[in-house]
Amino acid sequence: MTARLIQPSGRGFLLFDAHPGGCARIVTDMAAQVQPVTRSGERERPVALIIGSSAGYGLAATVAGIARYGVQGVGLCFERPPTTRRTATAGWYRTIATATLAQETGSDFAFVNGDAFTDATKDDVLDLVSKRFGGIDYLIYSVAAPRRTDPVTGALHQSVIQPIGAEHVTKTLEFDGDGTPHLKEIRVQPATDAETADTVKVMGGEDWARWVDALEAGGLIRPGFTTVALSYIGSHLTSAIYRAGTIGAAKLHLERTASVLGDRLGDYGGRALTSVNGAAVTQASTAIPGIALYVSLLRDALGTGMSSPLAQSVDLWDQLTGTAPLDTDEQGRIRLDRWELDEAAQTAVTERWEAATPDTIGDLADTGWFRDEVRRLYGFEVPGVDYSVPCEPDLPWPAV
Ligand SMILES: NC(=O)c1ccc[n+]([C@@H]2O[C@H](COP(=O)([O-])OP(=O)(O)OC[C@H]3O[C@@H](n4cnc5c(N)ncnc54)[C@H](O)[C@@H]3O)[C@@H](O)[C@H]2O)c1
Repeated sequence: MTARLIQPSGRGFLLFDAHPGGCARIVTDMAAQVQPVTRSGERERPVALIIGSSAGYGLAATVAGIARYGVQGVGLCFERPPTTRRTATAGWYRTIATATLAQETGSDFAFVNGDAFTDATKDDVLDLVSKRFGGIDYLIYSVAAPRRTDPVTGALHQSVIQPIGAEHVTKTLEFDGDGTPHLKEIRVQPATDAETADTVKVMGGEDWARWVDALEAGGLIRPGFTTVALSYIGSHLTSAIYRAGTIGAAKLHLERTASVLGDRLGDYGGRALTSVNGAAVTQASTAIPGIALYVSLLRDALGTGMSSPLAQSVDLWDQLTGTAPLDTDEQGRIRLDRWELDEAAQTAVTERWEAATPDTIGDLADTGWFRDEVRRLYGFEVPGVDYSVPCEPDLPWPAV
């Protein structure tokens, strides 16, 4: 491919192409917001394995770890390379920029593109960790995936985002071709037991535990090892579709897995935790019915009081490294979502949700911000990027 103009086009919240320059700029802008912490007396940079490092919370954890604590290690994600017709996925370009950031800041960071659920990827990553670092201090598990093949049975499991037990009727936000927001009502049928079980197979704690098993079997767990998997609780407005639905069942499994792993890792002086993060606009979250509306109303209510994935990830690293005390709830989960579940925030968003009609939606929800955030997931609408300049999409994956 040669340099060409790359414009946003697509269907709904899914765009066909990503802008390499915009994706790179997002990473450098994130890094520029992070204040480095120099820890005296520390001989070596901490080693982290971050699974889901190219997007959303995993990307934020990677950038925050590198920029704040000079973390080194391996990032794993699953991205599509450029083809003759299409650019690569946005995470491909963000990974190139993250690798450059690591290099510029002296962090030895390798990025692997592969399916985290397979044994072959685990073998490759662990081999890399073993040869390059000899062990791991932190494993951050931030995968959001639609399907998983169980490596033991070979069965393919598809996750669904549905309520459990009863049909759910919810308001939802859609945008037409010219970006005009429309408030609609949709009905989502309840999942079958098999669909719920499949969702738990994909998004529950099984694969996280397999990573810990593999690290343990490879002798790669360092003293004081900490692993964190990301979870979500959210508002009563979204609970039927999220926390009380199929994904919520998977999150419950993930949280139970943390306690099983935690007991085992205690032998190494290690910890397994979940971190409950706040709502954010990501590729994974925009697929959830009603979340676009909820997040747009939340933004209107809180403005920049919404804590970004980057800010939450800085908090997470501060807590994991002991720079700040762990902020956990009675179930031992790290809570980075307190700003979202704050009573005043929930009252404000509930009032807006209830008042929202097709006529009032423009006044109650920050739909312009939401639409731009979706475009930024693909590297568009990034301030400072000149989209009238041709851009080369055929960029290689960073050398490992
Ligand atoms: N977005 C939110 O509002 C929110 C809130 C709280 C918690 N979380 C949790 O954060 C985690 C990450 O979600 P996100 O919203 O950041 O998602 P995302 O879609 O932005 O990123 C998903 C990441 O997973 C990687 N990935 C997907 N399938 C993979 C596979 N098979 N192998 C390796 N990597 C794979 C992708 O490459 C990407 O890096 C999830 O556990 C999610 O539930 C999200």
